[in-house]
Amino acid sequence: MTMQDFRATRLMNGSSVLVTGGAGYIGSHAVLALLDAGERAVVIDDLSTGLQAAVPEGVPFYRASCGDTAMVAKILQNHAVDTIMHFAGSISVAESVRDPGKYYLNNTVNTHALISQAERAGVLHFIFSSTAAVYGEPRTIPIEEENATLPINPYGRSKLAIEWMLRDAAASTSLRYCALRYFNVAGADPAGRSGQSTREAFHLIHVAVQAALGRRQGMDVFGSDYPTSDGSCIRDYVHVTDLAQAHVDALTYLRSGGESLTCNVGYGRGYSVLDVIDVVKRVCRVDFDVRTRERRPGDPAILVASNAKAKSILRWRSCHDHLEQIVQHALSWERQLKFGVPA
Ligand SMILES: NC(=O)c1ccc[n+]([C@@H]2O[C@H](COP(=O)([O-])OP(=O)(O)OC[C@H]3O[C@@H](n4cnc5c(N)ncnc54)[C@H](O)[C@@H]3O)[C@@H](O)[C@H]2O)c1
Ligand SMILES: O=c1ccn([C@@H]2O[C@H](COP(=O)(O)OP(=O)(O)O[C@H]3O[C@H](CO)[C@@H](O)[C@H](O)[C@H]3O)[C@@H](O)[C@H]2O)c(=O)[nH]1
Repeated sequence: MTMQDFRATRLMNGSSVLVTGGAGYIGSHAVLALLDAGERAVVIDDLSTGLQAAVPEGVPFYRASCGDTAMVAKILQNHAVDTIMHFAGSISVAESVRDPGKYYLNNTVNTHALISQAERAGVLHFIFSSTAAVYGEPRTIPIEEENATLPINPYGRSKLAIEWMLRDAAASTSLRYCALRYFNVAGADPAGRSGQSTREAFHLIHVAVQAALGRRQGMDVFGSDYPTSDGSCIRDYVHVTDLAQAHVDALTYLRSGGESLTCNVGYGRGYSVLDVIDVVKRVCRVDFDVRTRERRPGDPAILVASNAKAKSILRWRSCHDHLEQIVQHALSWERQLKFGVPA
């Protein structure tokens, strides 16, 4: 059978989407979005930060690294995978400054292994979790995809290297990809099926909601001297369910023959750290201590997306573009966690 016949058979017989990191925060929401859209999903996750309980019942799950070539080859073959959605990776800007080698190994090197297996197996599409961190300190806001990519931390560099690998792989094979550059992801599934469950999660909205629930003694604000109206950093917070939908949209786009694409996913509106804390206090109806600290190494001052490309090319439509709603969903999820895991 030629590679072309093999691909045609795969599409006819009903193909699966391999979700790496599908036991993690965003990956688990993407699995739900795929199932809601009638797709078949299969998950590989090493559970370094994810939880197996986050993978819906009935979805095949493999506990392994996405850099485990033998395991990946077996999954691609056995599940007739036509598309890989690649979420697995290490995600903390601050940790990447302290331990850059971890980021180049777990993000760049392991993804190299994954792309190689995808090419060998004739996988058609690759949808990659890239990041606003590839832009570094942007010169213009909102950030368009054509802005310079000059990351200021190892995390951003480890992800930009993957974008380059994908671009070169697509130029030399028939693999087509979408690199989705997410801005700051927050919130939880509105139906309460998933949410942020990683014990050590450090993201602003998650931390503020925990402070509101008394699960931590107040919280720190990193930096008060940024060139912003109140001195704290500005970010574009996107609801995890809208982000998951962007992956389904990217899948539809690639399956209908769309060209490889690099695209921001954010709402195009920025909130400062202090704005976010105010909203959390208001939604949770509680006050808590907020301490001003030094800047956190590796943090750019302002990251706000232009989302024109996602809207026009992927036909992405947001349904949860309200900071209050994002916080409310994060709060509902956090409330029902027992000892940091879903009850
Ligand atoms: N959370 C954000 O705001 C944000 C923003 C931009 C980009 N991203 C990217 O989105 C992706 C998902 O992030 P998240 O917030 O869901 O983080 P997460 O830590 O909740 O999820 C990552 C998942 O990948 C798994 N994993 C890590 N290394 C692995 C490996 N080598 N092999 C197999 N599984 C592995 C973890 O166990 C976890 O389940 C990451 O690639 C991250 O860089 C996240
Ligand atoms: O307890 C906290 C936590 C965060 N912050 C600040 O809040 C902002 C947002 O921080 P955080 O929620 O940690 O996200 P980022 O560092 O912006 O990074 C997230 O968003 C990036 C895209 O913008 C992704 O690439 C990363 O994976 C993801 O962790 C930053 O200014 C932080 O300094 C605080 O002041 N106190």
